[in-house]
Amino acid sequence: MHTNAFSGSLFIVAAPSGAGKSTLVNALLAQEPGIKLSISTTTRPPRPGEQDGVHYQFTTAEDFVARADRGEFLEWAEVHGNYYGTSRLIVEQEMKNGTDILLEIDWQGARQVKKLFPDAAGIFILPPSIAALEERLHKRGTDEPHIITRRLLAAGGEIAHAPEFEYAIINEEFNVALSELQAIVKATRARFAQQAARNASLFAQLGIHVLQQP
Ligand SMILES: Nc1nc2c(ncn2[C@@H]2O[C@H](COP(=O)(O)OP(=O)(O)O)[C@@H](O)[C@H]2O)c(=O)[nH]1
Ligand SMILES: Nc1ncnc2c1ncn2[C@@H]1O[C@H](COP(=O)(O)OP(=O)(O)O)[C@@H](O)[C@H]1O
Repeated sequence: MHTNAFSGSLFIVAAPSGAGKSTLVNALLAQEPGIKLSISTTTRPPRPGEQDGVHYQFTTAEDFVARADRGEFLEWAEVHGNYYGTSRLIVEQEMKNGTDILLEIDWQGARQVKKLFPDAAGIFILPPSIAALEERLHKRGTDEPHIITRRLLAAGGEIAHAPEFEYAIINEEFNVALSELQAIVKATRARFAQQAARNASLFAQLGIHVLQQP
């Protein structure tokens, strides 16, 4: 599927709340201009400083459900009591244009995407401990205590899905975790370049004769 209808690579980054996925992804994107972050739609209320259309497309539950019913989401899930979904149109268009796309989504969404795009590279970010997660959520200071508690209670169940992903990164030292993420991106691109090279049409473009199997 990857080399036929779609030519961009797809990266999925998942993690329990507070593991550092947004910080890692933002640092990655600052250095890798060839990757676009898919902006999800959510019914979660904006945090202070979050902008509509930048961090998320914020909407109501009624609108979200109507859009889900119309098939507008590539995947969607309920996470921590809110709906989150990925725009089908934007992801498919960007990938057809050859752009690499990164989805910051939960394990439920990752499962749905892997069914559609088995070649997608799934990366799970782990905190060094639950205590570190708790400390990071408090230090981030974006959520009320009861919201933090809910997210911490969900963390164990989310981490249990880490083995479903191709890669796991323990985000203890930020710069170490970032270089691991960059290495995964490079390796995935090289893997897809190899798949493209196996595609006879590319050989034809290069003027190289490929022996066809009888
Ligand atoms: N399935 C799915 N999950 C999403 C999507 N967007 C965000 N999420 C996940 O929803 C969870 C909560 O995200 P958020 O409210 O921003 O909190 P944060 O993880 O603490 O930054 C995280 O696991 C996100 O990865 C989406 O489009 N689809
Ligand atoms: N390696 C790290 N060590 C210490 N703090 C970190 C590390 N990585 C991220 N953080 C901090 O932890 C908090 C949660 O990170 P964030 O990226 O918002 O997590 P997520 O998107 O997974 O919910 C932020 O305040 C961030 O600056």
